[in-house]
Amino acid sequence: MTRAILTDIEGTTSSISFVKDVLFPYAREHLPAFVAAHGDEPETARWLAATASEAGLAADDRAGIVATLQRWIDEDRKITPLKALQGLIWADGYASGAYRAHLYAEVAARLHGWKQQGLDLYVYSSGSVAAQKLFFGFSEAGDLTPLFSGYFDTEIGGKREQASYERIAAQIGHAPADILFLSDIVEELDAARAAGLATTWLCRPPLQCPADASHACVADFDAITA
Ligand SMILES: CSCCC(=O)C(=O)COP(=O)(O)O
Ligand SMILES: [Mg+2]
Repeated sequence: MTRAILTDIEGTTSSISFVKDVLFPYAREHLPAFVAAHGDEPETARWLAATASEAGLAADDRAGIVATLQRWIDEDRKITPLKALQGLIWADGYASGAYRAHLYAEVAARLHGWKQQGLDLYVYSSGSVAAQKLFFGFSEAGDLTPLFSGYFDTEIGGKREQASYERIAAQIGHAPADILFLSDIVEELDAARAAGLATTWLCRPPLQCPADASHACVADFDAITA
């Protein structure tokens, strides 16, 4: 029996295009000025140091760190320090009204419905927890953060690793089989299933569910039975 839903964001609740064509370019463009303005503040400095360490750069090589982060954005790398810094930069864009987070048309109503049914709702995304809270706080459907009981990012582990889902299930406190994980990425669904979670694959149009889909497969949240 489903007691909790754990959802991915990009390609699942929201379009890949919003993340890649709006959020990523905003972070790329504003990164140099953000680092110049905030680089010595403790949280930003921590993530810049982590970037330098990961890239084998000197901790004070700010130009090299910025260039590395911009390259990682171009490569869509899911690296924790990049994701943390993106979240800090996106806050300004949401606050200024430069954008609101895209949601597929049925998503907000289904989230409300599941919550009213008594299901606990959680997010697991490569975007940082701070970025996830901004995303659902400034969505096209308004502030949806009251619906969610918790958020997980890559600090708990990679999304293609079974152990990440085992840790998430332990933190949520329901049996893994009672947690339904929603994602557009088969490797993530495989890892969740290996940890014992129920899975549903989102194949958003124009994609189509393959006839031999290895997970329950739907085109939108209205087709999910929870
Ligand atoms: C939290 S909003 C931005 C999402 C993001 O940065 C990203 O890389 C998308 O990853 P997901 O795990 O949601 O597919
Ligand atoms: Mg995704």
